Amino acid sequence: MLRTQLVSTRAAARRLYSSRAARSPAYPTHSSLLQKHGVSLVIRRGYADAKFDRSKPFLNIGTIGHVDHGKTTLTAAITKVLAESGGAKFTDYAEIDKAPEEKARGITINSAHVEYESKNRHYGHIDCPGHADYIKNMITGAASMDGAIIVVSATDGQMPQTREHLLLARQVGIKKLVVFINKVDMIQDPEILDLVDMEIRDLLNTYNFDGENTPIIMGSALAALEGREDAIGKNKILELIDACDHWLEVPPRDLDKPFLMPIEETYSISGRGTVACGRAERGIINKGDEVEILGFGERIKTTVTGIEMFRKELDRGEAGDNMGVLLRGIKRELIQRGQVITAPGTMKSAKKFMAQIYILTKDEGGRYTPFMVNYKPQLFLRTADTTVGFEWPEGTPDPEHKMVMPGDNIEVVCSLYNDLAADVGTRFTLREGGKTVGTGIVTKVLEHARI
Ligand SMILES: Nc1nc2c(ncn2[C@@H]2O[C@H](COP(=O)(O)OP(=O)(O)OP(=O)(O)O)[C@@H](O)[C@H]2O)c(=O)[nH]1
Ligand SMILES: [Mg+2]
Repeated sequence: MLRTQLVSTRAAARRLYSSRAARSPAYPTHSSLLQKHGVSLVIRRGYADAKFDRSKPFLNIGTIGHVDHGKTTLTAAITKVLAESGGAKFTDYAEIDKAPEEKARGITINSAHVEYESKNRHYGHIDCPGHADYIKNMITGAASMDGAIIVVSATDGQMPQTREHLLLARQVGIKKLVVFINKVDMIQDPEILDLVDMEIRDLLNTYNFDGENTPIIMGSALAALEGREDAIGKNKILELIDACDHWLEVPPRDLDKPFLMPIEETYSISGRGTVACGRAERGIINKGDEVEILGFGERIKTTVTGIEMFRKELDRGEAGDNMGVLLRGIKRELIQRGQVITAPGTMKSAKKFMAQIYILTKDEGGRYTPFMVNYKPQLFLRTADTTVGFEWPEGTPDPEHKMVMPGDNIEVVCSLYNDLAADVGTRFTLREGGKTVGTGIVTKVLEHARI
């Protein structure tokens, strides 16, 4: 009896859901939201007229670190030094630092991208003019970095934003860093440099990076930019790039990852069965492959009996393809938008996770007022959305009265009303009353759905 009731409520909820999705075909997905809010509008500058060798592995990196430690100077210095060997177009400090702010409503990312090549690699490099922009970039993934150069001024040593950026780098899945200890032209006493070295290795360990083996290069970005004192200038930049080449790893490409396709729509084709449509996010799928459908309380195993794209039958689909997948023995009522189709055993559906979130300011189209622990916005993740409740992490002082202000970057425990396939690194947005109020990234899954 109870079971029938459950099933019928579920079916009713599903009908409601699909009719809502049907009414608004442009129901926003996470990526379309980000695009709409200007995140994809990040400007690209520098090196546009040079020829790339596309055969070199490509890596996204960037400079992170405390305010004024020399991130922008270093970025300019790298392009200058590599321009001499034809691997970059020199982009001067002013050009990098006054990247125009994207004025579109939504998350405004003010950042500059430059590109350069070493002997073995092709790098995309991001530098932001302000601390808040680094935080936003890292959380929204507007600049997904595969690795980063953390800049630490020898005159100050590690500072609060050094630590904050290290923590965020860890949270967003950056596995390896290279350290540039900058401004050594201002240091007379070599013992100070030893101290900074020790201190930063300790700090790297604290944030679960490899403190022992991480390359630390000591030099002066300004000397390199001004073309003086090659021993601490130009030569150190070359050493830095060499360290990036050898220490930072090129991540597996999307095609090498396990298959995942968020379901956008479902159809039933008489005589053939149910088709799930969507855009494959990663991996490859072949006709005949076993798959799992996950989310909204379900974990269904089935087999792909057909793949269709642009009304043509295919044997294989891959990351980036918009396709329809014919599923063996699945009734249409059983699956819905928001679930994902994955390679079996490669994902789980999460009920509760820890996340780092950024709350948009009112100028970015977000809330005007702070919120407290009882706030329940709608969480959008891939094609799914569900209500979410927040708790503050253990040890938060006076949790009942804690207020989160627009513009804040905080760590929260998210409890989902419906379970969704999510992993560390999965990004989402928070919406309320038809507008985006925040953006976040999963940093730890705390509870999986029992299915
Ligand atoms: N003496 C010395 N000064 C440097 C060096 N590198 C950078 N500076 C100076 O330090 C100041 C800050 O440099 P930036 O490159 O703007 O620092 P940043 O980290 O990009 O700063 P924000 O973007 O504001 O966080 C500038 O005045 C630079 O000229 C260096 O190697 N030696
Ligand atoms: Mg800067």
